[in-house]
Amino acid sequence: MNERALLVAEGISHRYGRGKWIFQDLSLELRAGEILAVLGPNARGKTTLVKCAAGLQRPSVGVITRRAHVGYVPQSLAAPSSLPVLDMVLTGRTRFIRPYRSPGRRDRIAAFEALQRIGIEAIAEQEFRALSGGQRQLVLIARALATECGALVLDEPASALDLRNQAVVLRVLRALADNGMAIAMTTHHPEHALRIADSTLLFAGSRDIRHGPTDELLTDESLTELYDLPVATGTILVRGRAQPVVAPDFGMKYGRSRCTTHLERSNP
Ligand SMILES: Nc1ncnc2c1ncn2[C@@H]1O[C@H](COP(=O)(O)OP(=O)(O)OP(=O)(O)O)[C@@H](O)[C@H]1O
Repeated sequence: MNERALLVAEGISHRYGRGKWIFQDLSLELRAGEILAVLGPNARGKTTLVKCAAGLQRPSVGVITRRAHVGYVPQSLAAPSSLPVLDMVLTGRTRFIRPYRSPGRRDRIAAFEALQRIGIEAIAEQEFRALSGGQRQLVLIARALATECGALVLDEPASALDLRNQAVVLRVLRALADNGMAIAMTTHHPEHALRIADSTLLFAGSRDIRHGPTDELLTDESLTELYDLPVATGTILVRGRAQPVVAPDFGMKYGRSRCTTHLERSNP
């Protein structure tokens, strides 16, 4: 076991009840400073895996060792709370608050700083359940940050976010990892994985789960096979800065002929 490994899965398999195996015999280490992206088609087991990693679900077989407090960001909440946003984020401080005590000044500061980090302190007083889906997603990320976790597990953290907030969240996650946090996130955006993830776990099938450096694993061939759809990857210059692009062929003609941008193939 690597000494920087904060989350270690050894030979884990899972199935619900006596149903089919979702994944089998998976071993993985997530190290301090590393971002792991978990990619795959719908219903392959990504959420199940991150719930196991966060300790919310016990794998049917195998062991997960956590060497740090693990923060968890769900896709959404089934029963959204009527609490104000700041109080919602304060629930992330529970592990620092003694039984029957109220959150203290330090907890309030930590919760407010978590909101600031995500850039949503302006909605601190609003009722959580009255927020939009994207705003709720940002609050759930802030709540996880308020836990002062050493490892963070996020389930599709950018699925409801506009482009600007996707950038905010990706930048925050990369900065947290650069400061030593271990991060795992599921995503349906391969380009998000290419931007920030050091390594990727591809759920091709229950017995075919591939793990490797993101830029080696996410190729035209592997994504085309994974999604059963032609996919091309490349880089594009936006204001002189190279950005990864992942272009699926949706099988429809693109009506307007606007292809004026030079696309540099990253996988020639
Ligand atoms: N509580 C449960 N009981 C029984 N089956 C479940 C349960 N939760 C998930 N499943 C099944 O496990 C499989 C994997 O589900 P999971 O949510 O982990 O997939 P996913 O890859 O995260 O999907 P998506 O990309 O659509 O979010 C699916 O077939 C799902 O129906």
